[in-house]
Amino acid sequence: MTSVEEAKQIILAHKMPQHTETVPLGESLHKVLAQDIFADRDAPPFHRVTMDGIAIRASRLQEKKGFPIENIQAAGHPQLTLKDENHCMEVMTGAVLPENTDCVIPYEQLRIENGTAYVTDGTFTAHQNVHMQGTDARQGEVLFRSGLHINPGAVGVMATVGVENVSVIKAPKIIICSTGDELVDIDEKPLPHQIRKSNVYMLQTALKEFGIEANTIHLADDLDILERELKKLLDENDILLFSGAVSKGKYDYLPEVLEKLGVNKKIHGIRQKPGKPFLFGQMDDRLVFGFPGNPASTMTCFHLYFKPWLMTHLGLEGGKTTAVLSEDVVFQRPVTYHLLVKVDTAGATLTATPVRNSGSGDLIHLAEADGILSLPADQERFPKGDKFPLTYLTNKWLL
Ligand SMILES: Nc1nc2c(c(=O)[nH]1)N[C@H]1C(S)=C(S)[C@@H](COP(=O)(O)OP(=O)(O)OC[C@H]3O[C@@H](n4cnc5c(N)ncnc54)[C@H](O)[C@@H]3O)O[C@H]1N2
Ligand code: MOO
Ligand SMILES: [Mg+2]
Repeated sequence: MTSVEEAKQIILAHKMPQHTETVPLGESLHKVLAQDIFADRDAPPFHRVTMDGIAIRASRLQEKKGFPIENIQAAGHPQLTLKDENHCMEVMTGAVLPENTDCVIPYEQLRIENGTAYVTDGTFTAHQNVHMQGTDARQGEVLFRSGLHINPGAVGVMATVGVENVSVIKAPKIIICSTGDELVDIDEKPLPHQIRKSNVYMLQTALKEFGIEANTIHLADDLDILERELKKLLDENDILLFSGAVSKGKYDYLPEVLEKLGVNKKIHGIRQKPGKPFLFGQMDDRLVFGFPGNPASTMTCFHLYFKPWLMTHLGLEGGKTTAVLSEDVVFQRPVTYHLLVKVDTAGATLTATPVRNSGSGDLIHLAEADGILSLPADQERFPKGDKFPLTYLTNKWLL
């Protein structure tokens, strides 16, 4: 059996060709940028008024407090010019600062009488309440480099510089396969001996955090059907993610069928709990991840083995992190123990509290966990206060 560290290395060594694609900006969230983004104009593109009030020449305030109102400069209108510097112009937030003015006084610090604005309190200097042109970026400046993980803020920036379509790293084509005759879909009413499938939905949504839409398929516990379907799936996809059918059961046909179809089994069995029967195989540029069917095993193996592979493939930085145990843990088997934990981020170091559960088949309590703390195989006692590697169950590490 393979150790956790060996397994990670074997999987990461399997590189796949990386391609790019162009998508509409609105569909780029969570994808990885494959082009540099430049400022098409200064940001802001003009001296922008930041408060509703009047614009004046600040130096005039030393001599006078009353300024006759010449005109109104509204947002979305071409720049006006203040004809007399002893006057003022009413201005609205978002408007271009009028020519011959350099400062804005908010209405709250003014009294307006008979068309003249009087400054009632405060001192004002040039550029006050003005977002000066080019403060945030200069035309032609690189705003983002290729490789950025696109978040909503980045989408906003690209919109402001007119990027309608954006080049991103093309995600591999992934199919998620559930197996097992005991499984029915979520819209069905299970018979007493059946359960609804949940793993495929967990995997599908976990992939959405990377902007990846994966299809799902259900395969019956039947050798011929499995062989026929798998052949097609291997032809049509880059990555096959399986949940179930990799252990020792009479109907756990997956390892046998994969072998028959020419998939090279690189890993089958890892010295860990949960997820012992995990399988990893390769055929040309296609990879197969066989996650053991128990829900905690599927999730653990996805986050520990598939996610780092995907992030490396996409060129994303993985945030390796650690957390301190909040209580003593004992685990007396010579395998890595992946403990489901709730992570407390309040202190200077992250703290991990074990989530009580009844084992790797316990889906209900799995939902309470937000991380996996990996306790090493060569230890049996894990004292409170000791630090261990933490894997997040969300994409928090990217934030
Ligand atoms: N004799 C042995 N038996 C088992 C061993 C072993 O080493 N020797 N390993 C155990 C471990 S550890 C695990 S984990 C499971 C893994 O089993 P499989 O990967 O073969 O998965 P299945 O047999 O198909 O199902 C196991 C369990 O998971 C449920 N399941 C499967 N798919 C889904 C899904 N999409 N949604 C929800 N639940 C799912 C399934 O109903 C079973 O209860 O094997 C142990 N046995
Ligand atoms: O290791 Mo299994 O994955 O215990 O449930
Ligand atoms: Mg089984």
